Amino acid sequence: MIEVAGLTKHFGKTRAVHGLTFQVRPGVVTGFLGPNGAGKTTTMRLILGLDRPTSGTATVNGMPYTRLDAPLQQVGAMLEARGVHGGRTAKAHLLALAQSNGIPRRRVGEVLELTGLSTVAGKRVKGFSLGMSQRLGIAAALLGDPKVLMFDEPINGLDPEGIRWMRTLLSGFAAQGRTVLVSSHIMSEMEGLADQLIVIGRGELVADTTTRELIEHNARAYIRVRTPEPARLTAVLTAEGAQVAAAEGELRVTALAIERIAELAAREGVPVHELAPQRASLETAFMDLTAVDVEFSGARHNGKEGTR
Ligand SMILES: Nc1ncnc2c1ncn2[C@@H]1O[C@H](COP(=O)(O)OP(=O)(O)OP(=O)(O)O)[C@@H](O)[C@H]1O
Repeated sequence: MIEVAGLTKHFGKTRAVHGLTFQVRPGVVTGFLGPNGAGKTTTMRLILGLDRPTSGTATVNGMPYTRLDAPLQQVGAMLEARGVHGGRTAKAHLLALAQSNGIPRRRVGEVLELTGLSTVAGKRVKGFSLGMSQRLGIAAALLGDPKVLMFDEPINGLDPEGIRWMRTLLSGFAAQGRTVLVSSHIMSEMEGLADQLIVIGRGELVADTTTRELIEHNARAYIRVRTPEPARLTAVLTAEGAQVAAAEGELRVTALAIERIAELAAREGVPVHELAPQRASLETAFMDLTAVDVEFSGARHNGKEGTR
């Protein structure tokens, strides 16, 4: 369990994190979402005791990280995949970590196996691709077999196969009853991965809910209708109480069931070329939620994408 209460971190005039309160529970994957610069990394660093909060507290299993006995056996984290000394082999890196933390050597072989790195264990880390570095970061986090896992942008830069692998791995950890917190600034990554979501914007909590609820409550679904007679169909549907918006050569209909739209079109003899429910995506829900909270706009925002 991770608990954050009134957590605040200011860097000079920048309010990186402000009055943040949330809990991350075991047994589910919790997504930690926010646009670039929202304060996700800062929050994770505060939880790991790498920075001191301006005020408020962050605890892991009831204790501040810095007061945990054998912290690597309680919390595993990957904050910066590329932060490993490049001259070492993957195995040497993990062995050094294990040794300095009182973790048995045999664990190194186990985590290499678990992360699919066994065949490259003897290779120098500086030749690793981003995906391999991510795996190594995860291997290191798993060394102490901790109950709490925290990964900062673990999916960033992975190919589709790597993403699938990461999803399976993370949901497996949750199924084992571990606490799993995983950050991202790309919402679509979290769809199908995270059960629970903590969304922040400008260092403040925007939502703390299940993924399903976030989508249902924050993004509106609509029915897409394509017809060569949009004006006539709009009149028919609005007379039945539907709300109809015309956009990009289609009608977007809400407040009327799809079956009813089909029946009315048939009754009035209006041809319909397409009738399709559009599911509200997590992306839309997130954009709606954080629309006023995006710190960077235009060039600066884009410039930061994918730099990790
Ligand atoms: N050491 C620091 N000194 C000064 N400002 C900092 C420092 N670390 C973070 N910040 C600022 O705090 C804010 C939050 O940054 P943080 O890296 O935590 O966001 P993030 O949500 O992880 O973003 P990203 O997705 O871009 O990594 C930003 O405005 C950032 O510039």
